[in-house]
Amino acid sequence: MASSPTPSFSMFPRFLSFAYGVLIFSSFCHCRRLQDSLKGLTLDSVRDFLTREEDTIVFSLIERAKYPYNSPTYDPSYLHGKFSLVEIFVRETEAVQAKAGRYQNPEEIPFFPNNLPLSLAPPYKFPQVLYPAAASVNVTKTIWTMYFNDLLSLFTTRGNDGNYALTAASDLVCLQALSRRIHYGRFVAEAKYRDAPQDYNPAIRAQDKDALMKLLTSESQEELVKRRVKKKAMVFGQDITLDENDTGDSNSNRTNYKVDPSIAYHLYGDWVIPLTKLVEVEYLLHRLD
Ligand SMILES: O=C(O)C(=O)C[C@]1(C(=O)O)C=C[C@@H](O)C=C1
Repeated sequence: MASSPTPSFSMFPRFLSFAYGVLIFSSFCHCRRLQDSLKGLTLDSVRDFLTREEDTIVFSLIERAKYPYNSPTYDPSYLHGKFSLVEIFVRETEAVQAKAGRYQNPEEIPFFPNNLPLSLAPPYKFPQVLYPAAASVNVTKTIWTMYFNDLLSLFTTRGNDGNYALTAASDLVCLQALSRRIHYGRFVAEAKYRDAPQDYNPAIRAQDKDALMKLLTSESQEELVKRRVKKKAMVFGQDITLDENDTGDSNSNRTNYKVDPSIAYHLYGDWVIPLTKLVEVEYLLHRLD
C-alpha cells in the first residue's frame, strides 16, 4: 500500500512561499473589496438608502398606531420589577437577534449592547466603509428617550386595550428603524467627507462643531425629505374603501390617515433629521483621529 509522503523540512520554504502568496492574494482581494465598497459610497447612494428607510419608518409608525398608548407597557410597576415590559422585550429580542448575527452588520446598533450573546452565525464580510475611529458614534440613549418621551404620544391614541406584548413588539420595530436611519448619518458623513476632504479638514482639526454643521447642512434637501415623508404617510396610511362598483382605480376617500401626515413631517423635522446631523457631526469630529 502506498504510504502518504511525510512532510520533510525541505518542503517548508515552498509551503511558506505558498502561504505568503495566499496572504498577498487575500489582502489584494480585501483591498479590492474595500475599494469597490468605497466606490459604492456616494451621496446619491446614501440618500437612496435614507429614502428607502423612510418607507420602513412610516410603515412602522402605522403599525404602532394600531394600538392605543397602552401605558402599562412602559411602567416598571406593571411587572413589579426594575424594568418595564418594553425594556425587557427589547433586551430579550436583541439577545436573540445578536445570536442570529444582526449586529455583525455595521449599520445595526443595539440599544442594550452589554452582555449580548455572541453570534452563532458564521461571520459575513460586510463592507467596512466607515473610518474605524469614528464608527462608534452612538446616540441610542437619546433615541430611546426621544421615542418614549416625545414621539409616542404624538401618533398614538390615548387608552388601553391590553395588547402590551404587541405594543412592545411594534415599539421595537419603530425604534430599530429610527435608529438605523439616524445612525446612517455615519455613512452620509463618510460620503460627504470623501467628496471634499479639503473642505472638512480645517473644521475637523479645529474641532469646530458649528462649522461642520454648516458644511453638511442642505436646507433644500431637508425640506424635500420632510415633504416626501409627509406624502408617504398620506399614501401608505390612507383608509381604503371600495364602493360596490369600484374597480379600485379611483383615488377617492383619501381623507382618513392612520398616522397624521403632518406629524410624520414634524417627526422628521424636529427629531430624525437633527439627530442624523448630530451623528454626522460627531462622526466627522473623529474623522482624522
Ligand atoms: O442628504 C444629506 O445631505 C444629509 O446629510 C441627510 C440629511 C437628512 O437627515 O435627511 C441631513 C442633513 C442635510 O441637511 C440634509 C439631509
